[in-house]
Amino acid sequence: MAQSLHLISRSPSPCLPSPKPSFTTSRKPSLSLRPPLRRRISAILVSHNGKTPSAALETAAGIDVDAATEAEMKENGFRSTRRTKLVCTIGPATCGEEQLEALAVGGMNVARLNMCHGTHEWHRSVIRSVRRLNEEKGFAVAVMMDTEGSEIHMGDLGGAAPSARAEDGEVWTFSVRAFKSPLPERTITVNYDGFAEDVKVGDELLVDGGMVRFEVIEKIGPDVKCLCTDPGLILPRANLTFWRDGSLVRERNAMLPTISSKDWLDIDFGIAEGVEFIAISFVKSAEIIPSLSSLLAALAHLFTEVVFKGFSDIAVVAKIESIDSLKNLEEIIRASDGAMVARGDLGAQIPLEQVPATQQKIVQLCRQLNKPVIVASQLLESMIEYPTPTRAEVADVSEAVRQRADALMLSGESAMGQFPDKALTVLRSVSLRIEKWWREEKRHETMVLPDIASSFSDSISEEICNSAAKMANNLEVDALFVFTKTGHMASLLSRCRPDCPIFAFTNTTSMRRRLNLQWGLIPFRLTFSDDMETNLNRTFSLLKARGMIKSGDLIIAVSDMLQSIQVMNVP
Ligand SMILES: Nc1ncnc2c1ncn2[C@@H]1O[C@H](COP(=O)(O)OP(=O)(O)OP(=O)(O)O)[C@@H](O)[C@H]1O
Ligand SMILES: CC(=O)C(=O)O
Ligand SMILES: [K+]
Ligand SMILES: [Mg+2]
Repeated sequence: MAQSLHLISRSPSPCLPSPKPSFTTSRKPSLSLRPPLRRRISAILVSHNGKTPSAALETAAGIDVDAATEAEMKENGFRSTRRTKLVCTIGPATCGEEQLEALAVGGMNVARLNMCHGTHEWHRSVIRSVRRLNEEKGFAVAVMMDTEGSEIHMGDLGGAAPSARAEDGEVWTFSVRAFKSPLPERTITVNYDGFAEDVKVGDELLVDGGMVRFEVIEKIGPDVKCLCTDPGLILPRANLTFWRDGSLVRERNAMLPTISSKDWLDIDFGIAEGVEFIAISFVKSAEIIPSLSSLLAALAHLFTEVVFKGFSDIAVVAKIESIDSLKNLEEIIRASDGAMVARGDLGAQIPLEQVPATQQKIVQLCRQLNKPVIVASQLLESMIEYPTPTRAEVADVSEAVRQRADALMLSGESAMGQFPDKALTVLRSVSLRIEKWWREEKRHETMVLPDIASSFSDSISEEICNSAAKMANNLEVDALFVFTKTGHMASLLSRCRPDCPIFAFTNTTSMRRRLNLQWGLIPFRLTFSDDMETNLNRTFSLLKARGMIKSGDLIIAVSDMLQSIQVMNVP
């Protein structure tokens, strides 16, 4: 019944850069078709809950599948599982354990914490609640920490007021002075000392990319008097940009460090709390990323030695939101583990009409370079206040899904909106609908995926995944199975955006959660046996017992360990 194709690699050429953490052994190239063995030795599917392997083994009696995914699979049918991943920003509206659980049940794959807001204690309590829910309720929600960055922004508004309203014609003072709370009336503090020197009378000052607009009318020492020209709501710590003669003034921003001293403290905190992703705000160029990544890798190594086995590196996500990043886009994406189209600030730094094309370009480039990409900000902005989205918002969400971004993100909608669960439901149902429509109508664009491998072994993996995805579409298989230690082959399959879902079995807790950001991947944790047949059979019986697959389903299995492709019916 089963057919397998094994591509056995030779050792990588010494002059090529060493591959990513690799599974290659030195063997002669050969191509063989062999019938499957049906032995059953125990491969153990274990929980993703972050326990040590020995603790995890105790919970290995069954298969720990993400409870929310399992429910979605049963509700929508196997082939219709949602492919687009969902990220929710956690804030006052969703920081309680009950609210977090509701989001996890509703399909949140990644919880984002914005370090612009809240204290470490607050963030720690959210992270621990997410971990506890994962452990107790069987979710696999990853945590993403998002740095503040050092672009110019306002301080807190002081006092109890969560926001303030600026009216047309009012004069407000923007100041770098430190005030005692509450602030004097119509006063806003600014986070960088050179502010009063840098602005000129006549400059236009935009709060949050234009939600409120001022004109600079007078400078008095550290205070800058501004006339409100476009009234609106001012939220604490909102970003500020200033424009002169129609251009963004950026001299000072270019000198600000991408990772400020506060960000480093936050990153230390994120590492200590074991977050899966660190998103770096206002990345300008690629240089900063490798130094951060190597620090994270070194720390991961240390953790592996002293804390527990199976801790993998923290992934670095570059937020594309600064005008400078667009000049260095490809290098930045290459250097990172993923990217975010942070349309909020991006739209304050480039003309708004350029944002859609820029989004499309970033999404495409990320897919070509095999990096997960998140489309973020204002997807359902009106749902902060209303229980239903505007039609235009639904169209925007649809477009991001159609572009086949890996993930969509909620910001204020989930952090401080009135309808976080409803907003998540909209993302989920629109994603499902568009994905289905596109599959049924076979509307997928054929994107040319360039070779990205940097070693012979990686080339083999890439060829295997490209072929497996193509075979899966042509044979209309029910699922792709990938057994992957580094996650690399899972991401290569995801990159092909095949028609069927991808079951990704990996052997560490953190890698499993990390895979949860990638399009179409349904990650499981499995303690691998060296024997593929064992892994397959064990997986089949456990998934069958959970009703997630059934006898006769056609699957294609690939593996990093054997570099093989097998086509088979579930026995
Ligand atoms: N941890 C938090 N505590 C309090 N309010 C929060 C928190 N996280 C988010 N918010 C609220 O939700 C709004 C939207 O969140 P979002 O993460 O998009 O932040 P932002 O401040 O707009 O900036 P950016 O996303 O560019 O860092 C914020 O402006 C803030 O009012
Ligand atoms: C998400 C974010 O940082 C932005 O849109 O600006
Ligand atoms: K941020
Ligand atoms: Mg931003």
